[in-house]
Amino acid sequence: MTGAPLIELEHVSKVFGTGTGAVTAIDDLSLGIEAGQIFGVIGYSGAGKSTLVRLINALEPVTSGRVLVDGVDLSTLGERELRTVRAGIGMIFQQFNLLRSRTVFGNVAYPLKIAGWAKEERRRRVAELLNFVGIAEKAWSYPDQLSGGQKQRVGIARALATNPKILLADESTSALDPDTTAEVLRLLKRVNSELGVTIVVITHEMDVVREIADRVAVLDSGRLVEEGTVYDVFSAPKSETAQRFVNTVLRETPEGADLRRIRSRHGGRLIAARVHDAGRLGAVLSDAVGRHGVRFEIVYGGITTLSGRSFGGLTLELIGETSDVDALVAELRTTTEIEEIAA
Ligand SMILES: Nc1ncnc2c1ncn2[C@@H]1O[C@H](COP(=O)(O)OP(=O)(O)OP(=O)(O)O)[C@@H](O)[C@H]1O
Repeated sequence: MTGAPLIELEHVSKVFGTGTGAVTAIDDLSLGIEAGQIFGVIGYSGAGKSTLVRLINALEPVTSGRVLVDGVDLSTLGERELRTVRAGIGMIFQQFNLLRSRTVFGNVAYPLKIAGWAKEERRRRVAELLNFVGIAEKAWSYPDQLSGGQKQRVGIARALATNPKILLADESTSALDPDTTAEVLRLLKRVNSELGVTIVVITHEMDVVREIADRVAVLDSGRLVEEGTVYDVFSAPKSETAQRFVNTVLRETPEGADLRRIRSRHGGRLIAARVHDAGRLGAVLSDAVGRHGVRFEIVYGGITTLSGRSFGGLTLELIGETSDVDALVAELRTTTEIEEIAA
């Protein structure tokens, strides 16, 4: 166990407005983010993600509770000290927020200028950053001449300019196409592994969390509904919200029209098997099927990977003598989570 988390929220609430117009954006939320992690925060629109970001980088005060960054309670700090905390936290945004009137070089140099770096040091640092994010050849281009992915690379270089320990990425790939998203996520992984920056990734996309995060917190109406390793949360989601996110990448068991369509074509016994290790389920199935003389057909579902491990669900039609099918299901149950799909 490492020491205290780098970012810690203790029973944090944030209420905007008063009386009947009051909105609770964050509701009694406690969370710890360890140094060196890539931590995902996922939630639907209005869940409180952006508010959480603004509390962590001290742009908004909490209504109650405490936010600690590197062990320091932000509410105890004056404006001058808060500026120092903010300087240690880089931010990247969905709309990149680049200065259109400045070149790529000028955008990345900007925070260094504000921080009082000398001209020659600035030049050297910007060159180093542009090399790191792979956009050195665009140093003298203007933002409008860049693609979305290139703009976000500039945003990342700018956010890292003053060597922050923490990078907050607020929907940083939501404006990008899937290929460009993958590129930017790869870059963020390098920022984490090569520079040791702790990254908080705020998103409404399960794919982003799945691709990059070590741990994930699921927010719903300002409350933390689930938190854990990405594999644990998404391979066995407990909350309805987490389950809905899983369903965006994978449908495990058929419902509604899908179920009716399957039923109309498959008269045999239907079971859904939860997959945690595809290789093993395959081996168990083929072995058991051979011994019990039961045929099977995969009629629904899918398997994907999370943190390098497989997970998902398959709906199988089992065809054979009732007693043989019963014996096969009983045997499968000893190693696999099985759900009967009602006729
Ligand atoms: N400055 C504000 N004044 C009043 N209400 C606010 C303010 N900021 C946020 N809220 C409200 O707090 C709730 C959470 O908003 P927030 O923007 O944090 O959610 P979000 O998860 O980031 O959503 P989105 O992805 O749509 O930005 C919403 O109901 C929002 O209307």
